[in-house]
Amino acid sequence: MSIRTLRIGLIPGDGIGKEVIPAGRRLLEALPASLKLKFDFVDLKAGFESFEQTGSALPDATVDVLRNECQGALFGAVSSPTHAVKGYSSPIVALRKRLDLYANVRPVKTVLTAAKPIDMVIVRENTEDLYVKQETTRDTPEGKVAEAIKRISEKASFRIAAMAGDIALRRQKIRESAPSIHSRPLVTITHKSNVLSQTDGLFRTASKQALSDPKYASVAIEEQIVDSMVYKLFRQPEDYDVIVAPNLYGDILSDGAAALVGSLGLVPSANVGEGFAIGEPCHGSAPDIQGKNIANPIATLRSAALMLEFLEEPEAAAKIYAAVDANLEEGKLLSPDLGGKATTDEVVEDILRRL
Ligand SMILES: NC(=O)C1=CN([C@@H]2O[C@H](COP(=O)(O)OP(=O)(O)OC[C@H]3O[C@@H](n4cnc5c(N)ncnc54)[C@H](O)[C@@H]3O)[C@@H](O)[C@H]2O)C=CC1
Ligand SMILES: O=C(O)CCCC(=O)C(=O)O
Repeated sequence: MSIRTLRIGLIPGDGIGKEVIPAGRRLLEALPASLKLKFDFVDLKAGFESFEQTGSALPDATVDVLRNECQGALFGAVSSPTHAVKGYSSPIVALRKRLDLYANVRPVKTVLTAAKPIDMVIVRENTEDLYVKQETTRDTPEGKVAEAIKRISEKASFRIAAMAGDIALRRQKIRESAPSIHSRPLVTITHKSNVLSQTDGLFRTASKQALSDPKYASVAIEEQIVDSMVYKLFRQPEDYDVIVAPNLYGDILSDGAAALVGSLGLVPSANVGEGFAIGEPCHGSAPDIQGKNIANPIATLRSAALMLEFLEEPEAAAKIYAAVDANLEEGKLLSPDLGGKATTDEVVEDILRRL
């Protein structure tokens, strides 16, 4: 078998992104030669520091290199300000749209890190909803009024639900040869169409239509209104297998689910389009812990594995998941968010040893 070389963009961004992305690079470089996989890395800029230095939070060069040269990328996190800054707009939100990375896949799983076993995947639509960021503010006799467009299209809703169905089938196949807490594949469609009957209503009907395809006949389909979804998710997280949600609800649900498994520092994601995937930890730039070498690198390491899964390298991905799980199961070298004392570097080294 010949060696496959993957060109991977590395975009640390800001804050702890600069600490966890080098860990992701080290991990990929340490994969065993028997996998016949090589990596060619290219360093790329994005984020608030890039904005301050170059005037652009997402330089065109970053998008061009990703689009024209790379098969995948690892993205750390960016420090987007919570107040409006003229000329600044979230680069990760823009990147997802510019590369049409229409799915944000977020597996949330316990390995002895929570009271209840949890094994779910949140499949979040990644290009529209309120994230189209078409906001306006106008003056009225009663004062300022701000409005934002929530765009939901049939096409994007249909394809994200189909992705959720495909993931449910893939997980079912994996379960045939491994123990699981789930007895059958299940997709839960999340929305608020009791109030937003047009936008979330369209998400609901398009999702149901996509999942009515006979190829998903073995998958149970249910729906859940997003507020009670949070309630049930927190009370019975073990019931959920695959959750499909519009962009904003998916973002919020996945941070909540991260709390259930013990830390945001554990939860990975992949931004997935046709033949391209960006691995990205679910967490942000964590300014409260940046520069201390205590950020949990596991979300990023798992994101690298998830990227490899979507680049058709399941064997390499499985090796990474197993090494991470072994680190968590032993529980000796854990970062402070999991109650341990290990530094980022110590956790990374322990996981590399186990590869
Ligand atoms: N994809 C991205 O680039 C994202 C960027 N952000 C940005 O991050 C900045 C900070 O946002 P926050 O709301 O504070 O969310 P955050 O996710 O950065 O941090 C929330 C809490 O989780 C902790 N945490 C996060 N990642 C961790 C890790 N790997 N190990 C240990 N602890 C970890 C932090 O210390 C903090 O207490 C903001 O500027 C926001 O815009 C937020 C979410 C996603
Ligand atoms: O801070 C930013 O620039 C983006 C944060 C958005 C976010 O949490 C997500 O979409 O995953």
